[in-house]
Amino acid sequence: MLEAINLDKSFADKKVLNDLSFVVQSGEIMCLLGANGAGKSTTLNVFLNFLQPDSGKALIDGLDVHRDANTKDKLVYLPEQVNLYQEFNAIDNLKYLASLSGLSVTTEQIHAALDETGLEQNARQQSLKSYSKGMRQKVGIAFAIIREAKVLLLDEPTSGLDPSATLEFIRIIQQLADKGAAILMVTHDFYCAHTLADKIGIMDKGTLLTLIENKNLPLASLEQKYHELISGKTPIKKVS
Ligand SMILES: Nc1ncnc2c1ncn2[C@@H]1O[C@H](COP(=O)(O)OP(=O)(O)OP(=O)(O)O)[C@@H](O)[C@H]1O
Repeated sequence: MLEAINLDKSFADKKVLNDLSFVVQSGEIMCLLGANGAGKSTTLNVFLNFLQPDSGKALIDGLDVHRDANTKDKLVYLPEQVNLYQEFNAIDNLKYLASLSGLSVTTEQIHAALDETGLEQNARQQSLKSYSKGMRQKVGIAFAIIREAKVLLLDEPTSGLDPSATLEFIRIIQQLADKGAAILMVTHDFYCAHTLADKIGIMDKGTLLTLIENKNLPLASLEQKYHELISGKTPIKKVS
């Protein structure tokens, strides 16, 4: 479980998080939408303990990420570009990442995790230099599976993915949530947010303007609500 409680953060005199509160339960997926500069990545950075909030708390399973080092063992973060070690293949990358986390994993366990992500067998021995964004992401997600991450933080995971890769990504992330992970995803991708999220937060200038329970909400209504909230304008309708 992931919880933001009244988070405030300013850089110089610019407020970038303003009394931000939300909860992502185990098994739940929350997406954060918002314009560039709204404070979405800053929110992730606070949970990653890269940034200290000025006030408020960021909790993982009830523990304050800025006070309890154990919280970092519970989460896996996938940045927009999952780079890892370019010269290593997928298996060696995962062995190395696991060893850095103090985990001992067998090659069979690594293959089992990669099977869940759908990374093709014949790619697994190739160095990551030859991988597409979607393939790198699968290696990152396999690490989350190996680590049995309770919390997954994702920053714009579908930017640059083709539609089939996006669908496959959605399938894998849904599986991780079904197994009990709490997932917080920053995205500009309405389709992905609409398809995956249990709830969608729309942020602007550090404030969570609304939190939408994404049950039976048509995609067009989500887009319309976003544009109304962010720009005060309704999207242009197609002329048929
Ligand atoms: N380390 C920093 N020092 C100063 N200002 C920062 C720092 N990090 C972020 N900011 C500012 O905080 C604001 C929020 O940035 P943030 O990256 O969280 O936005 P975002 O919603 O993730 O945007 P995008 O969609 O473009 O990724 C921006 O105005 C940004 O310039």
